[in-house]
Amino acid sequence: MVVVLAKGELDQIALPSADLPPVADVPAVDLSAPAGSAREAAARALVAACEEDGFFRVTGHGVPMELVRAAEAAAAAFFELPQGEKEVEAPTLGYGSKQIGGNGDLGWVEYLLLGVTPAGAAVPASSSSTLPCAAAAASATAASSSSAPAGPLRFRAVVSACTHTDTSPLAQPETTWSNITRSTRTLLVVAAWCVTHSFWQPTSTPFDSHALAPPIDCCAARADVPPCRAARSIDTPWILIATLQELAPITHASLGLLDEYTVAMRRMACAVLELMAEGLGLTGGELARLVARADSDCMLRVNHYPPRPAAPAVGAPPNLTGFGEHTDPQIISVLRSNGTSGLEVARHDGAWAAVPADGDAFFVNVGDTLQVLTNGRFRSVRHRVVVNSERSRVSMIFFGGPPPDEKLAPLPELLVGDGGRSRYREFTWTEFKASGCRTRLEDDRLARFEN
Ligand SMILES: O=C(O)CCC(=O)C(=O)O
Ligand SMILES: [Fe+2]
Repeated sequence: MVVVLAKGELDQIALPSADLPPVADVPAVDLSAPAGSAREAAARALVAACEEDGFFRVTGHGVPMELVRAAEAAAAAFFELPQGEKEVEAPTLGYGSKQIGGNGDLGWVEYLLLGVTPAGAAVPASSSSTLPCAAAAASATAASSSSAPAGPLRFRAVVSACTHTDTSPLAQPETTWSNITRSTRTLLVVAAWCVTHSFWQPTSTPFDSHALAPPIDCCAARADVPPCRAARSIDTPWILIATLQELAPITHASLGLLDEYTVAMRRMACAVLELMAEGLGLTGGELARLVARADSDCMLRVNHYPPRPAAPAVGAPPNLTGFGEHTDPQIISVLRSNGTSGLEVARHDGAWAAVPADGDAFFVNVGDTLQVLTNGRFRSVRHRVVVNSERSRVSMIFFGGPPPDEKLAPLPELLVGDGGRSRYREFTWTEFKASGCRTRLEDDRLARFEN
C-alpha cells in the first residue's frame, strides 16, 4: 500500500499489546458427510460450534481449489497495481483503503467491495464498509442509475462518469494498461462496456478476440445513453481494439474470477444453512432461502493487508489493527485467506484466539442476523485482523444477507426456553442496515433491537 499513514492515524491503528493470543482449535464441519449418521453428526457439530463460539471451518465443500487460488491470485495482482490505478477502480470495484465504514474507523487494509447480483455474480458496490450501510449504498447506486440499460453492471459507474473525449494517448504505439492515463482507461472501459452490451459486434467472444468489427455507428440503437455518446467520439478504433486486449487481464482477474468465486460461495453458504437447519430441527428450508433468493442482499469483500511496515522506519508498534473488532451484520460470512494468519476471534469467555491459516478449508462466521433468528442461541462472533506479519494477507469474504424487506425475528420453532420469550423485536434488514450506518465498527448493533 503506497498510502502513508500520518502519525495520528498510525496511533489509531496501533494495537498496544504485543502479546499473541493462543491459537484457536477451530471445530471442523464436513459438508460432504453422507446422509445418515455421518451427516447427523456433522449437523450436530455445526450447531455446537455456532452455540459455543459462532465460528467453525468447513471441509468437504467441493469448491475447486484451482478456482480459489486463481481468484486469490487475481485479487493479489490487482492490489499490486500502482495506487493511482487502484483508485481509478474505486467506482467500478468498490476500492478503498484504510477507511473502514464512514464513521472514522481506520485499518491497515485496502479492499474491494462488491455487491452480488441475483445470478450470484459480483458487481461494483460504491461504499467503503463491511457494515450494512455498504449494501445500502450499493442499492442506492443501483437505484439512482436505473435509467441505464439492463445488462452487465460492472462498468456502469465509470461509464456514467465519463465525459472525456480526447483520444490522443491512444496514438502511442507502446500503449500498455499500466502506462495509459486515467482518462484513457476510462475510454477503454467505455469501449469494453459497448462490447459487452453488443454495441460493437466482436467476431468471437469479447476480450478473447483479435478482430473486432469496427464500431460503425455503434450507438445508434441507444443514443440516449451517455457512455455511447462518449464512445462515438473515438475515431481511432484500431488502436482502441488493440488496447482492449490489455483490458482482459484486469477485467477477467478482478471481475470474471470473482464472479465465479461468488457463485461458489453463495452455493456453499446455502449448503451450510441447510445442514444448520437439519441440526436445529427446522424443516421448511427458510434459512437457506434467505440467502438463496434473487433479491438476497449478499456481498463479496476482498481485503488486502500489506506487510507491517518495518518498525524502525516508522516507529510502528509490533501489532497493527488490520480490521478492528466487530461482528458481521449478515446471516453468515464465508471467509478464507491466502494461507496467512492474522484473523482473531473472541471466544465465548471474551478471550481472543488466533485463527490458524486455513489450508483448504473455509471459515464461517455466525452474523448478527443469525443470532436474532436463533433467538440468541447462536453467537454472532466478534473478530478482528491483526497485522504483525512480513507477508501480505489477502482474504475474501462472502457475506450472505437476507432480502431488504425481509422481516427478521426469532424463528417460532426456536422460541423455546425462557417462557417462549423473544429476545429481539421484529425488524427488516433495511431497518437494521440503516441503524448500522450510524455505528462505529466495534459497536453492538443488535442492542437497540433487543426486547
Ligand atoms: O480480512 C479478514 O480476514 C476479515 C475481515 C472481516 O472481518 C470483514 O471484512 O468483515
Ligand atoms: Fe468481519
